[in-house]
Amino acid sequence: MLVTGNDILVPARAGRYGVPSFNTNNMEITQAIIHTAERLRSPVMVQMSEGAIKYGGQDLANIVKDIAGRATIPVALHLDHGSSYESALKAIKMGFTSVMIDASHHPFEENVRETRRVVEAAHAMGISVEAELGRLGGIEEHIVVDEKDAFLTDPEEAVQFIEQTGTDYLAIAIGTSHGAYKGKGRPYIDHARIEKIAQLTTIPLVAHGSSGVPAEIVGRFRASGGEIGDAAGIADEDLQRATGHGIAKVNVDTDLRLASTVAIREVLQQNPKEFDPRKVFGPARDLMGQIVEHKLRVLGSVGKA
Ligand SMILES: O=C(COP(=O)(O)O)N(O)CCCCOP(=O)(O)O
Ligand code: NA
Ligand SMILES: [Zn+2]
Repeated sequence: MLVTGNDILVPARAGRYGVPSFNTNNMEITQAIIHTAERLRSPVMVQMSEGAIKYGGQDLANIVKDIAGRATIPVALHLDHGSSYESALKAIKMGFTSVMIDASHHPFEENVRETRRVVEAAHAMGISVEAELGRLGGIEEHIVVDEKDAFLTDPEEAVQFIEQTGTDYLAIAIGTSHGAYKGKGRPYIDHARIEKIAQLTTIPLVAHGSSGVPAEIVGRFRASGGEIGDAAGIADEDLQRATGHGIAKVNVDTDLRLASTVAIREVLQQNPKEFDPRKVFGPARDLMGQIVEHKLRVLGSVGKA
């Protein structure tokens, strides 16, 4: 059933497990997400960025809402990185049940103003809101403290921000970053910072940039003709520790992008005569389903629906 983000994330924070929020851009990605979560009796969030809305529009939103509506597990349709009040309201009009207003690149006061406007409008329509405080960015351990602090979320500021905006959940900057290159070796996660923020707050916290970029998938990507550099993602153990301390929503896009591309490259490389799209997109759906299953198990949401 289609529910709001709060319906999924408030129990997750209370239950100290994480729920993945996967980006979708087509039918097969959406099926891999929702069918796998249903099979494992797990709540799940499906999110569309503004780029995905540009690419698939109401057609894609309707596919998500229809599959979610018929599923026997709770599913939210979430706007990822909404860049303005207008964008958030347009998504709500399209039937989204959760919206992010990402004004984290603005100074604190402006972020508060922008966020509060969206919160008031969304709450009037029963929709829950994600906001962001702090700057996502690959933080290497060697960065001197003050520079690190300039990026990462300040726990005291987080308390103020939540009080002044009324946001339902908060994306915090804890060392993660978008994409396949999150740092050398095992990317840095500031667990002490997460635990401090979790102690001071009660709302669900959100980790962006949480793809694991599994070495096996990266190897297959190269072997099937893909070109990728020194890719690394967030370790499963780091996600498990984070979900024990307030992280309830865990954003994953890159892992599904890599998996779908690996499957497509492998089919085309191994079957040069193939041109049935179902023989190309079907294996992509299957491999993405394996990635979804792994994440649900790592985050502990299996059986929670
Ligand atoms: O936090 C994440 C994903 O993190 P990840 O890269 O670790 O998977 N996200 O918020 C997903 C960002 C997706 C951006 O999509 P467009 O190209 O359509 O703008
Ligand atoms: Na941001
Ligand atoms: Zn993000």
